[in-house]
Amino acid sequence: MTVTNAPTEKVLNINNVNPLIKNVEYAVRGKLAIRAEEIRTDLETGKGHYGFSKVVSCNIGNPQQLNQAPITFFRQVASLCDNPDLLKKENLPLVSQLYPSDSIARAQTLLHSIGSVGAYSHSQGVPHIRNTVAQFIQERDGHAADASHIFLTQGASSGVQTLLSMLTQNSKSGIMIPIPQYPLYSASLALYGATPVNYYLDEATGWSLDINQLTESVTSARKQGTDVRALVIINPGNPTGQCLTADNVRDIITFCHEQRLVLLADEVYQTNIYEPEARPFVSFKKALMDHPDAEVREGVELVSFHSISKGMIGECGRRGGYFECVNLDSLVLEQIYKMASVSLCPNLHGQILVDLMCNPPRLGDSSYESYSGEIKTIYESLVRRSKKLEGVFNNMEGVSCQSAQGSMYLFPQVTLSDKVTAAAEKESMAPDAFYSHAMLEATGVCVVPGSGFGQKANTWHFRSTFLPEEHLFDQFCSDLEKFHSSFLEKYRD
Ligand SMILES: Cc1ncc(COP(=O)(O)O)c(CN[C@@H]2CONC2=O)c1O
Repeated sequence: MTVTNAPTEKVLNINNVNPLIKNVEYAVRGKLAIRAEEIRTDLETGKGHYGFSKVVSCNIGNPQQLNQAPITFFRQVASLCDNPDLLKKENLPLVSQLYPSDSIARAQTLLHSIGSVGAYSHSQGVPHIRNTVAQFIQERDGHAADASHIFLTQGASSGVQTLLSMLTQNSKSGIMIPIPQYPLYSASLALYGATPVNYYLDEATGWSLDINQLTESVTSARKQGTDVRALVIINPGNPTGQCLTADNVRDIITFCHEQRLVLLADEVYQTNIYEPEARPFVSFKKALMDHPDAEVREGVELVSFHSISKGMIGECGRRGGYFECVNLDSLVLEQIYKMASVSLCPNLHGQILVDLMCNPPRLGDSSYESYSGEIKTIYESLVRRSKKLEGVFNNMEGVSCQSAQGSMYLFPQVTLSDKVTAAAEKESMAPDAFYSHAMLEATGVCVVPGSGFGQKANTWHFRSTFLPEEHLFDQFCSDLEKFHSSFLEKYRD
């Protein structure tokens, strides 16, 4: 006998889709971003009437969407790898007029190890590129890295999700995440059915992380029967931009040893460091290897994540990244490899960019001058824009904004009136979502409400990147100031 649903009902419908998926929320591309895309389409097709001519996507750290130029050397190598005919002997005289010698040499080296970018690679990533990453880590930290414990990934996202799923034995499995946090973590924990164990960053002290807060959080969760197994640290922070001190990093490692927690160190913004003297980036790998206690050095299980999407590179669309495992059980590493093999391999374009990120032109290479000049130009502009937007936010009535020590975002706190709260309730929105929607409709600027990252009760925030192009930045800031003033007037108690 064949069973059929009533003709009107779909076999797969919202009532029988995986309930864990329905619990997932990812505000960075949530309702506001969807509305922003609708407006963008309207503007492109001449529909609707808006007081602005374009949408400015400040909801996502996507530099090249806002016309940040790709790094020339990286694209030269990538394009040669994609079209190996250009490297044939008979073509080199012509190609050498367009491509610097070091880009040709790098493409030849990469293709020698890859074969074709159209072929599946090793599931952990091309061994040659993993050796490049190991060398990069060694040079950065002064401690060896084992290439067989490095996995190249489809952006850091897929690596993070691999580890979070590994750590989820059942719904009692608890993973400590910062509040505010980048919602890849809360979304993935919801998807796997794990328990998020929140620890709060302190806004008043520049979003600092207090070990006592970590202790309170893990103790309370364990008392409630949660099997807390790991601690997520995002350093530099997203959305908060804080960069941890060396002492803080060391103390966190000690904490993980004492509390028997796997340490997941999300370090994708490790080169987005805007106060390098006061707050230099210290990797958790370096701090672990430098830890004074051998038991800690050899015991704490650390996984560190990196990505080609951030820094001065911003090659988000190529989906490249890696994670390095330290002190993980060999049988667990086999399970991680098995899961990597299910997806066959990370894409080769992303892998090539990981190689270039970790081994860029060096002093003496023909592209070193141009490469370092491009990096410097982008870096200095990011610093200027972060400071300018921070100043604009802090000059707004009822807004306070911590500086961005790192990353690509500012996360100002905004005081909203009772009228706003009432109006937001009518729209079934959080007050900061209501404010952010009004900003989008008035200016075309799309940000992410603080409620999408988590925040202390009765505080409201929004997150904006400081990525709009510098020659448009004054207008961008002026639009925000005008919107904010008129919004406050409209909803003044
Ligand atoms: C802290 C953090 N970890 C991991 C990722 C994932 O990066 P990839 O998968 O691209 O390597 C992001 C992306 N940042 C998101 C995307 O843009 N804005 C954000 O908040 C991130 O901010």
